Amino acid sequence: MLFLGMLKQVVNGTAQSKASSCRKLVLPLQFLGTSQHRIPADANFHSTSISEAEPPRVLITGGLGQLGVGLANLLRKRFGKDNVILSDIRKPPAHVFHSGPFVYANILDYKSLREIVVNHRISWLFHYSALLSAVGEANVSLARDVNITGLHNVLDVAAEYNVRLFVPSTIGAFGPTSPRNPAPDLCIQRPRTIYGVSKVHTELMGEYYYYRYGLDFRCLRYPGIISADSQPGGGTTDYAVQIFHAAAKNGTFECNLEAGTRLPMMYISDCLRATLEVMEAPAERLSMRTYNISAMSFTPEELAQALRKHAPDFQITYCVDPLRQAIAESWPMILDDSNARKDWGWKHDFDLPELVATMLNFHGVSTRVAQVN
Ligand SMILES: NC(=O)C1=CN([C@@H]2O[C@H](COP(=O)(O)OP(=O)(O)OC[C@H]3O[C@@H](n4cnc5c(N)ncnc54)[C@H](O)[C@@H]3O)[C@@H](O)[C@H]2O)C=CC1
Ligand SMILES: CC(=O)[C@H](N)C(=O)O
Repeated sequence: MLFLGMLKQVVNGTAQSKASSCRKLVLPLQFLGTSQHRIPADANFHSTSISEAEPPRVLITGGLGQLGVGLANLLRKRFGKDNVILSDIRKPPAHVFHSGPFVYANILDYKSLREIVVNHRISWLFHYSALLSAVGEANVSLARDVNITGLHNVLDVAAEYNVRLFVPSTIGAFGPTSPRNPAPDLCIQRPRTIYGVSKVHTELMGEYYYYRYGLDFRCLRYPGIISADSQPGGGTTDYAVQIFHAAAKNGTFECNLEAGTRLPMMYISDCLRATLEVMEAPAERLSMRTYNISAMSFTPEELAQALRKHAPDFQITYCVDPLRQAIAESWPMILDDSNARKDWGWKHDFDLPELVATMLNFHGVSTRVAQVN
């Protein structure tokens, strides 16, 4: 009966305020159903108290992908170079290795994750390791390991050591039965990729750990992210990055999605700023653990048209990849991010024209905006 009563509190969200003032027990710990090495009975008791004035000690997992190095740069500017540790299982290029602390961290190795968190006194963790939508379908079993088992390790370490945890979700967490135009924060989510399934699992597990253990879990559903100085890692939205490289190199691009495929997209600096802003947001401003964020939505044809305003000779052709096309058609065309805007003041800076000008400028394309009659 006691258990049922407490469970009702958790389900209704009424245990939340108690959890924040007294983190120890939301539910009796013997009701834990997680695996053997996870969340010892003294979960959250290992942490030393870190004064609010002290900058966080940050770990980024999967930091050598498209987004991690940019995030490290942003966080190092804010919190100091030595307070931000980049990690991955890949070997860092020299310029990354010399730009600040880097460690090897395989998220499938629970013990070594704990060691890193303890030895470096980590208080914030940005968990970026993942296999993205297209590569995930090419290797489902590895995607399951990295995106689900790896997540479990990260959640448990974060809960045990009282670490504030950010894990990105994605437009890929929606599926063909979700509303597509726009997709709200809360709706049916039945994705058909292992990537999407693992990200719905992430959202739910993070929220569960928040209510169950008081874990400070924060999550944003990123659109497709467009970056100039880093390559995408094997997703469905990769074309929107590759098109700029192609425009700079030879003025033509073969697109693997159909001309009219509309997807939500965002420039990387907006994405990383949103990530920092939601991590810094006072807890009382967050009414949810997972928020949509949005900036722009376009089709390949619209992107090509925007490019042609600067490079009139640019040409796009289409050779559709059926796997990526099917994935794209199951994703939202537009995200509704009104809750992020209302709760913690999210606002994007880059729309399509600014994105195109910035990307072409980075790639050194001599651009000229076409004269409009
Ligand atoms: N780039 C995008 O457009 C979007 C990204 N996201 C999310 O943002 C996060 C970062 O994305 P990207 O940088 O684009 O991904 P990415 O695919 O470029 O990089 C992922 C990194 O994870 C690492 N990794 C793989 N297995 C690992 C393991 N066992 N242990 C530690 N690291 C491992 C890889 O070496 C790689 O450097 C991911 O969680 C992704 O789902 C969400 C939506 C859009
Ligand atoms: C939108 C994403 O999550 C990623 N870029 C992908 O296309 O898989």
